Amino acid sequence: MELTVDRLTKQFKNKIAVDRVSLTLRPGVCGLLGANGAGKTTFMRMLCGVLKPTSGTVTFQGQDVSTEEYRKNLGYLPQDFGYYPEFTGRDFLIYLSVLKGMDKRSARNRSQELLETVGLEEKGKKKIKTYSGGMKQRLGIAQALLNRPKILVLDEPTAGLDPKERVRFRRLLERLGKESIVLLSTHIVSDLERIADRILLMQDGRLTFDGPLESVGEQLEEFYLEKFGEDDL
Ligand SMILES: Nc1ncnc2c1ncn2[C@@H]1O[C@H](COP(=O)(O)OP(=O)(O)OP(=O)(O)O)[C@@H](O)[C@H]1O
Repeated sequence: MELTVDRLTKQFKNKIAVDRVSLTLRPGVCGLLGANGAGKTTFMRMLCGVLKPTSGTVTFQGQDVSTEEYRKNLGYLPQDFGYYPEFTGRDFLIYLSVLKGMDKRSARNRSQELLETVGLEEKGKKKIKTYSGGMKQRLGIAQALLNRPKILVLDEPTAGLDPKERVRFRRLLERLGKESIVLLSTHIVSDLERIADRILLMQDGRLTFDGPLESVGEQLEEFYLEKFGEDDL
């Protein structure tokens, strides 16, 4: 199972946000690190087919990112995920499941299962407007998992999670990474320690490091500062 990115580039007017990024992703948890504006969100949006690249390709098992087949395999949590405040968490998940083509019964079952997976079973019947930031984030992760995706793209999923939620999140990702390709972005280095098997560093649109967590050494934070230079932060 491989997701192949080949010389992926995005240019906005005179700004090259992503510059000829090539890589192959396999099952496991891959952490994408980069300072603000490094190009992480732009890169992920192209991986999810919501932004058209200027050039380059993204394919999964030979299927182009623009195809329905590709999308069926994809789960995405965007950075600016829109919630419906008046919906309950459960109804929100059911609603999205039906939009994805599930029948009502499967939608209800899957939604309940996912509320349990992300630890929101008790909150499922409460309106989203009563949720904390971390709870909304967990609901966002749940919606990304509705279709049992083989590719899971999470843009800053750890934002707003408290320490207990982080542990739960890490366990969930560990489980998901065994079978799926999981890519998550963050600019918080410590979020990736003990979560990611592989680390990618983006700087000014370019991929400046791609390697296993072990090659970074014990001190991911120091490594990051060394690569980026403290001025970039
Ligand atoms: N729609 C757009 N039009 C013009 N420039 C854009 C657009 N989207 C992003 N950019 C620019 O592309 C660069 C990369 O932005 P991007 O949001 O991908 O970075 P990021 O690494 O996700 O940052 P952050 O950590 O702040 O989310 C930035 O310079 C940004 O200003």
